[in-house]
Amino acid sequence: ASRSLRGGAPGPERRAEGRRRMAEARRVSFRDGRFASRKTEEAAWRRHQAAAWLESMVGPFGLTHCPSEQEFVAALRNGIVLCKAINKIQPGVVPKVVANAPCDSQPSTAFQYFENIRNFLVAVQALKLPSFEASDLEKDNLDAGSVGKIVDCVNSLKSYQERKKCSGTYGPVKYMKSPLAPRSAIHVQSENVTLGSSTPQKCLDLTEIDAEGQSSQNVGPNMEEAIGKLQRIILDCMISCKENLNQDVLKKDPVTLVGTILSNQLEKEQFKPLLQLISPEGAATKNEPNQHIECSNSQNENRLRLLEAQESELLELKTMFQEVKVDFRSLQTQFQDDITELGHNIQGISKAALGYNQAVKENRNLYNMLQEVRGNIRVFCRIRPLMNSKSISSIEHVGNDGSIMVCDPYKPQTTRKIFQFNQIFGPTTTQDEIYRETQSLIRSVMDGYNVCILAYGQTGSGKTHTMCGPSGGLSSNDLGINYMALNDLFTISTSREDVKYDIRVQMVEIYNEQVRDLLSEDTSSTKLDIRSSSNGLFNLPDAKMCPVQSPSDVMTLMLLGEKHRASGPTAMNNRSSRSHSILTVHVNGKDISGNVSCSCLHLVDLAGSERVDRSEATGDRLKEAQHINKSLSCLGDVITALAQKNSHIPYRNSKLTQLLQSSLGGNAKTLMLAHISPEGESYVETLSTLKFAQRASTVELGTAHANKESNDIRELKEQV
Ligand SMILES: Nc1ncnc2c1ncn2[C@@H]1O[C@H](COP(=O)(O)OP(=O)(O)OP(=O)(O)O)[C@@H](O)[C@H]1O
Repeated sequence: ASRSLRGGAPGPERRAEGRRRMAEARRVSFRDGRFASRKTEEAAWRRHQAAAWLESMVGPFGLTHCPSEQEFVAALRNGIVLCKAINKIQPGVVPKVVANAPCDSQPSTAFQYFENIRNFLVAVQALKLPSFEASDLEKDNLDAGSVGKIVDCVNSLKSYQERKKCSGTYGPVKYMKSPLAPRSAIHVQSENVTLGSSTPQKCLDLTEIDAEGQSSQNVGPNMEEAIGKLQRIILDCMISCKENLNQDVLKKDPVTLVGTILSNQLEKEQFKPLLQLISPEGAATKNEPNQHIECSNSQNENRLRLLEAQESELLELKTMFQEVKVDFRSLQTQFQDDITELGHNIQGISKAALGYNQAVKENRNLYNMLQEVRGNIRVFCRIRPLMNSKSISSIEHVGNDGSIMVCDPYKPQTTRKIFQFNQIFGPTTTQDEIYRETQSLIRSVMDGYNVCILAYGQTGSGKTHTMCGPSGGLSSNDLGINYMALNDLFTISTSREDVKYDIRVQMVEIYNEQVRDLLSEDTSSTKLDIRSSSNGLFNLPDAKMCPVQSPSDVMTLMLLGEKHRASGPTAMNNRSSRSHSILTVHVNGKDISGNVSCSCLHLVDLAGSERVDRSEATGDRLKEAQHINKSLSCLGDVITALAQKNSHIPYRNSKLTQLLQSSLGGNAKTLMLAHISPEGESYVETLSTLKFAQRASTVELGTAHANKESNDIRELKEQV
């Protein structure tokens, strides 16, 4: 079958198909024909209505009951009927009407007729009614739908007049309810062209609705827009529905006709939102009470359902709220319990911490006592503040038990080193705090003990700062241990009235392995010899011994000594001490019983060890550095030998160790103040200082003895 359909001889299927197509074509042509004839009928009906109305207004003017388009136009072409009709509605709107002239008699009359038409059109436009063009009345334009426009104009005049009858006033045509309304004064001309020519049937006059409807004066712009939309939709619907209107309907009164169309169309879904907008209170549906009631019933049901749903949700929320409340209460209780427990724990910890601190303190005291009994060299360590803010500190931790942990910040992978000393002073420790810790030791000089305080450390680590003060002893502000010690000794001597003290001061330096007297006026010529005394110790008999009576005497001498001391700038320290300085305070006491005590206090500010590559020392500075390093190395040897309790202690290897022999190996109380620079760049030197100090702390000097002799023993000794 498909083959025969494609190319073979016409078969029965093909014939049936052809029949179907023909039937369809007939149906379409019938439908189109019906539609066209209905349009014609409707136009005729409207024309006849316009003619009848004109006749009722101006009286018979030679038209039949059902005039054709040509007849209708011919009767109106001179404009007399139109002008008379409009003058009836609005007297005097066309002031001068050229009348009683035979149709198309002369060209001049034709011109006057044209004046009639023109005046009529002006009047129509003034009333804001649909208009037409003067040329629409010409014979040649009859086929272009121009008759429809003339008919529309006449019918709108008719509606206008009827409205006037109803309301008693002639207002402008209400835009709101008329499909003609968009033809406002401004747009009337152009819309006549577009709407009137192409779709003349759209000019159905619905102004009746306006007469019945409420005033739209108060309607807002949104409402107006909505109504305009509604009108256009209704108009479209009406046009599409025309084909369903039978002849009987067409004969109905236009108001009834529009009412019928509207009531059919208003039921459609597409109007509902617009109707609601126009009449939110349901005015649009007031003619349909049942529907309204149904609608409000269903609305009520919906509301009820919503209310129920909300109620149940509310209940759920209430339950949830109660649950949360309970949870919250239990959490609160738990939280309070936790807090109480935490409080107990903190109390326990703080007690433990307090106990620990006390234990540490006791431990340190015991350790110090043990050191004293053993006669160990006590070691304090002082950390200078960071001088270069860009540097990283090598000090990792400082414990309050005298421990210190250091690490090379530039090689963090290397193991941390921990050292333990009698006391550690951080960078913020003041001179006073340092002195307070050394005070008891220094005071023991007044009881006949030999005391030695050694400031040790690399160059620039703060030895002179501690011993002489920030200005190196040249100013009376922020003084160092030297001055504070002597000041203290004077205080004690004046407070002990039963003992008479004689205090004398020596101040020497060891510069390039030569001992020089710092209190002599001519230091260059005073190279001192170290002599061994009868008790095997060394002393400096030729060094100037200056008696001091008051702290100001001491101050004067110290300033003199510091002035004479060798110092010079290096890359590590602007005012580097290039010598070891030894301030010796000799204290001789004699009480009223004749008992004597004889002791000395050595306050030693060692020159700093330095790496010449870092101190960039050359020439004299280099020679000084070599001597400094050599003597410090000798000191290290002595300390090591003492720590190892060797039978031979190499005191004689340097002037420094010779002079310090009684303090390092005798019965003196010795304190080493190890100074360190915290900069990471000085880590090697810091480590070396700490190791040296650690070794020194293991040196046992034996129990210190006071150098006191009773009067009897002294007399016996003198007799011997
Ligand atoms: N605790 C400190 N607080 C503030 N500044 C300090 C402190 N210790 C040292 N300084 C400063 O560091 C610099 C070097 O100090 P100082 O001259 O005392 O070092 P030093 O160990 O005596 O050096 P050198 O062995 O070369 O003589 C000085 O400018 C000094 O004022």
